Amino acid sequence: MSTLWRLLAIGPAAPMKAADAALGAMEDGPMLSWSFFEDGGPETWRLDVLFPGQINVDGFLAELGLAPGVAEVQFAPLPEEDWVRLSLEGLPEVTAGRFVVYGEHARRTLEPGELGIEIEAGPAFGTGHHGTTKGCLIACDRLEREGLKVARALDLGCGTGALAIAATLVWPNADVLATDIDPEAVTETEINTAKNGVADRIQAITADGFDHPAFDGAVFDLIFANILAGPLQELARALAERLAPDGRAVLSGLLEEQIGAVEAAYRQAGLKTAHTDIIDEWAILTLKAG
Ligand SMILES: C[S@@+](CC[C@H](N)C(=O)[O-])C[C@H]1O[C@@H](n2cnc3c(N)ncnc32)[C@H](O)[C@@H]1O
Repeated sequence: MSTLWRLLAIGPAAPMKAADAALGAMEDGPMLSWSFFEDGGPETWRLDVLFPGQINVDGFLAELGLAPGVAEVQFAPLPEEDWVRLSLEGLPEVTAGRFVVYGEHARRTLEPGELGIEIEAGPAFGTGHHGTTKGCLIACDRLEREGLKVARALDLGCGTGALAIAATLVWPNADVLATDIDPEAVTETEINTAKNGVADRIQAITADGFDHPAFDGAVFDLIFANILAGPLQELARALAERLAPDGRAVLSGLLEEQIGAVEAAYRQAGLKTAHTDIIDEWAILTLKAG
């Protein structure tokens, strides 16, 4: 059972670095998802994280490069219903390339050329509002326009399933495998694929990285992996082995300053960067063989 925790930090830490710092300071289990809220200015922010263990607050500060006492940090369990309700309140639609991502409250008639993805904000990450999801959707749109052919796609760390759904919309013959380490995210993906009428095209499974029989002998023309920089580096070789020779991998969850380390891991695994997008300090790398 996962618990939602809230880190409230006041001090000279860059909020965007905090997800990675929290990951490093976790004592048990992986972080499953996170979201930021600025509370009264860039130096006061909340990080709501979903994970099954405890966090070491001094370790968190050290990961951020701050001495204990420099920043005020509170760490408390967060009532799940509050977080979900806050997330649901008045989220506007998001446009990313041809994709428009919206909740039921913002449903509207789509313009010609727009592709709608209906996602309700909830316990899983991926409403399109975060720069990483948005950037992956933009990359997906661009890859189809560039002529990439996709028969089989993978959305590793699918969260809400937004990227898996997007792939089925631009490649009408593609089948998609959507995986997440968090069973709750897999359930959310199943709900969203059904709501968007593509459940028969997307298989959603719980898996940690590539550790699942569904990957035996599997090769994908397109792989999305919007997870954090550390896990991306750890998965480099396994991911490269499952990418078709003319395929593309779209990686995100890394900050601009982490591009070098992630690219180095993937270069060693035989992939090079074909395109880099930066959205809100987050990097989105499109990789190909070479
Ligand atoms: C940033 S969210 C991305 C969600 C969605 N794909 C998007 O782009 O909005 C990262 C997701 O990866 C999952 N995740 C983290 N580590 C993972 C791993 N080792 N294997 C599979 N999923 C993982 C998390 O549970 C979370 O749902």
